[in-house]
Amino acid sequence: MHEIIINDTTLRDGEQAAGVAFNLQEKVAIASFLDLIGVHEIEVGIPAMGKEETFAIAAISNLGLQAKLLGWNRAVISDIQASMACGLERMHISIPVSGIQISAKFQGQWRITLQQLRDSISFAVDHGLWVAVGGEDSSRADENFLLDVALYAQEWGASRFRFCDTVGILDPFATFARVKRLVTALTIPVEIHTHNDFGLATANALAGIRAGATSVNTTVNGLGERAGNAALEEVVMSLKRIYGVNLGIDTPRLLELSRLVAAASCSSVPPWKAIVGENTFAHESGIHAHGVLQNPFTYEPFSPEEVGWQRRLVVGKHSGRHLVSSLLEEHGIFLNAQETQSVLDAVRQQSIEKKRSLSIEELLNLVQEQRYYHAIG
Ligand SMILES: CC(=O)SCCNC(=O)CCNC(=O)[C@H](O)C(C)(C)COP(=O)(O)OP(=O)(O)OC[C@H]1O[C@@H](n2cnc3c(N)ncnc32)[C@H](O)[C@@H]1OP(=O)(O)O
Ligand SMILES: O=C(O)CCC(=O)C(=O)O
Repeated sequence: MHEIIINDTTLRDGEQAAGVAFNLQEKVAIASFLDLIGVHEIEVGIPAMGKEETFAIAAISNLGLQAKLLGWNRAVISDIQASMACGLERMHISIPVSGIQISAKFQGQWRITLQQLRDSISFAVDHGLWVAVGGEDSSRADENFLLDVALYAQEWGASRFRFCDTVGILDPFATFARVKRLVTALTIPVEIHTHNDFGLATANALAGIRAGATSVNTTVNGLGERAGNAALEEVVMSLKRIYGVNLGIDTPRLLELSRLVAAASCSSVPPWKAIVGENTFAHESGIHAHGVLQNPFTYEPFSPEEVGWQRRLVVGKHSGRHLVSSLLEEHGIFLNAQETQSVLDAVRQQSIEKKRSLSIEELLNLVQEQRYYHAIG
């Protein structure tokens, strides 16, 4: 597959998630960590927001990171000036391209929309800046109009065009077709930006890449507007493990990064969240645990260490004798089949009462209780 650039937007679209507000230290820490693990580009925020944001973006810009930094701007010259004042040299300029957006924001005056885009690209290019253009709501735009906007952006000096599934309404097949059309018609690279309103953000991001997009927007933990964006950890690991594309990202540190962003966004990651959820390498069910005890790849797509986890085998309502015996044997306890079954019965009962799996201490206590019960029984 072709080379792929990860352009992470945790600090822009991620932070747009309702209720999320990073402070200066958090923005700097997240940018530094993204850079440390090898993320290629970072969309650092929206300088037009004013003082606090520009202060944080300028601080990131002064860190001298390896990652390329982009400021997000409307097609408004004062937005671009604000980005320049932060020391940014790469501008992302966004313009609505669907009828519904142009009606709401530009009273349907698409010529004025295009004029504003042209003026802002020219302004940035004339100031020696690298420019990318984002077609906001590309997925609901008239396809011919979208193509025209992208071609104009290219002609006016943009170096990349972003296809945005702003409200997450495409499936991977439609994403592939739409992105392919742009990739075929443009000489500049295409970037894919997806949302998770139907739970398809990562699948659609991969479909865009399969169609030829060479750059992809991600956010850590899939943080972002409404149901969020394509998750960095999911896109990186899918590319690595499904497509064999190694992006040079230090994947064993993805978990640390996830925890950093979860803390800064005051939002917990669901246990079943792909790659970074705490259950991703936990096995409780009897048949699974039995398989994993023989060979972990029976029920794991790759090793937990590859993304910073360690495998966990836990007993609970769905466990079987093999797991119970194995855990007890690690603690020097060897039971016969009948004793193991009675411990397992007690595990099931206690797990239902506690509505969770049991800790190893709780399992050992159950063995003690069972032995006592048998002794007096
Ligand atoms: C799909 C996306 O995620 S787009 C990014 C969305 N992110 C954000 O909105 C977060 C940061 N935003 C902000 O801090 C503020 O909205 C600001 C600073 C950008 C603008 O603030 P305000 O001047 O108070 O305007 P407000 O947010 O109420 O309205 C947006 C204005 O931008 C205009 N606008 C929206 N998109 C664009 C665009 N791509 N290009 C040019 N103008 C645009 C709207 O038409 C409206 O213009 P008006 O003030 O002339 O009516
Ligand atoms: O960059 C753009 O044009 C808009 C990006 C975005 O956040 C979106 O469309 O959801």
